[in-house]
Amino acid sequence: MISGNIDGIRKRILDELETIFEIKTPKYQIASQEITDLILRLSGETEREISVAIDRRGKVQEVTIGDSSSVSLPLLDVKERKLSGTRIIHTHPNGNPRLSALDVSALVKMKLDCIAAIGLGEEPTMVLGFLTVDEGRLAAQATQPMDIQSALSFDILDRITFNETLMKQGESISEPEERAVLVGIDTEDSLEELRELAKACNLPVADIVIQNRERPDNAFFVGSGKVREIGERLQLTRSNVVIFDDELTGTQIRNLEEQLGVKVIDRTTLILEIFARRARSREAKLQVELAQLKYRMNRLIGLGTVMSRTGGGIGTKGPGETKLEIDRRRIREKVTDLTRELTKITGVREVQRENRETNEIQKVSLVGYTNAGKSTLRNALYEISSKDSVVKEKVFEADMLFATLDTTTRAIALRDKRIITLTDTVGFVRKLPHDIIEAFKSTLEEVVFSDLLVHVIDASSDDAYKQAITVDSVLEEIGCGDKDTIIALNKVDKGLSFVVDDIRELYEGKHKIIEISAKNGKNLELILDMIMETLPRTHSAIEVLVPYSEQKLLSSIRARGTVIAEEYREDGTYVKAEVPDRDLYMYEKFLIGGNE
Ligand SMILES: Nc1nc2c(ncn2[C@@H]2O[C@H](COP(=O)(O)OP(=O)(O)OP(=O)(O)O)[C@@H](O)[C@H]2O)c(=O)[nH]1
Ligand SMILES: [Mg+2]
Repeated sequence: MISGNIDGIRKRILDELETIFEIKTPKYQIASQEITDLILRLSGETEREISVAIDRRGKVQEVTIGDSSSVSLPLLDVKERKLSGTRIIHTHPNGNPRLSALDVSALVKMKLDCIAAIGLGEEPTMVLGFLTVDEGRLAAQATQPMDIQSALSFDILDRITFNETLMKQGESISEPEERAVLVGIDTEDSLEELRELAKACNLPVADIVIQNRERPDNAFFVGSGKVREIGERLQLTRSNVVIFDDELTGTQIRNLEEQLGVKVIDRTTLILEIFARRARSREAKLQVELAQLKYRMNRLIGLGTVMSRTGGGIGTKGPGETKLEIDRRRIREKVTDLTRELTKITGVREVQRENRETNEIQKVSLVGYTNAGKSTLRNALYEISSKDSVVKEKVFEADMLFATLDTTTRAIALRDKRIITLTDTVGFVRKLPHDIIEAFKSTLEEVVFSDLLVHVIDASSDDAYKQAITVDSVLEEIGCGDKDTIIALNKVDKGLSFVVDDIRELYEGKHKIIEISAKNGKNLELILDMIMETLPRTHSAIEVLVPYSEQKLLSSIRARGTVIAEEYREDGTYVKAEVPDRDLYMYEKFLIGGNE
């Protein structure tokens, strides 16, 4: 049985392919001369990739025919610390014998004994790839292109036995980790940031390649000399991912993957991956997944090929999904489903927001560059404010309003007993693509509806000034440029950078500025007070004596305000509380002492 895409293949060719099952291969040879000649000829005639799987005794297990971009590989039983006992020889109708990213990942994922690729052409050449162990990790190893005769006389059994011994000795053998080479035509600054982004994805960066070029190359984004240089760096550093600083087209990704033989991703894919890992609320997760799908759909030709054989790794996983079937129709269905679910969730959020609004809970959002310390600050402020057990319950109650959907928002109490919400946002980065801003409307929406922003700046970083400007321009873009803002110069425990003076100058007279350390607690009480003073006052403290005949009023105080003290007296209930200003008229009759 011939597997794969046999549509439109003539019967004569299928019959010839069928004869391959009868041909024995010597154990030491990648494939017998006869099999090699046959697939070379038939692959040339059909212009399709042909792949033959052979077991260790030299018996053919499977013959597969595909298009140039897809050949399904046999399902193999992969055992730990052992190779699978299967070798695969296949053709590359495009003439390039080098192992593609697909080939390498097939080799690793299926623990193949050997994978051989033959580049078709007048003088066909072959590359052999083996799985070996390097510094305790599985690693792929490929030969230089050889002519067919040299390749067929290569004693692969010797190599396989050797590699398998290494594997058995190996202390801890794991899948090879991803390691990246970064490429950009922009400034080193931008690449430094890309390195940070990669780090946020637990992707170590082994090397950086910079190219000064005005206009990106259509086919490869960078010039052909650079492609070679990237290839060399990959080999030298044994890296297996290339990350481009700018957006690539599907064609560029495909071309680069073909040439370099490793996975190629771009900045946007990386940012989306980080967002996917960071998204906390159900809505944000869906938004990111949607953005990932859409971004991928437009670049299917490129990423699709890699993903058809492998799963896992950056750029191939949506949040909560291990394997995505890449097929335009499927994606489109998924996009529709997600959109529907999102609409539902947005509805629920609306209700929750209304709830909060009628309760007049004021909203504060923490914004700032990635790594500025927003999340640390939010947690620290939450800790401080929930120390007071009187307000703790109220905070908890308010928290429950949205905790189920969105863990980025917490309720906290100010010193004047006002309950407010504090929302953490995803860190901003440079070159945030526009469709991502769209995808992040769910997080940024909170910013738009906020009464006050706290712009957190890593004041110990020499990049702080540039980062602050980037954040400002994104805020401007979402129409929040004029919002009340407190500038929090964070990480002062690490010492201030020389750029802090410039930052002060930038905001002087415009915003309040405060130095804090979210980590060691410096000035945190102070920033809470600053928040308290800056937030427009909408509540007043009252003292009332509510007659027992008017107990209805008590429930309204409890529901819409914050009770500070309560006492049952002879002539009614004495209550000290914070209530929304617009409710004041209801309590006028019962005021005692007078309100502040
Ligand atoms: N020394 C020092 N480190 C801090 C301080 N605040 C935060 N950090 C550290 O800075 C790093 C980033 O902090 P996060 O709170 O995750 O930063 P973030 O702004 O939420 O980052 P994103 O979520 O990526 O946008 C962490 O390693 C924190 O421990 C501080 O006041 N002093
Ligand atoms: Mg954070």
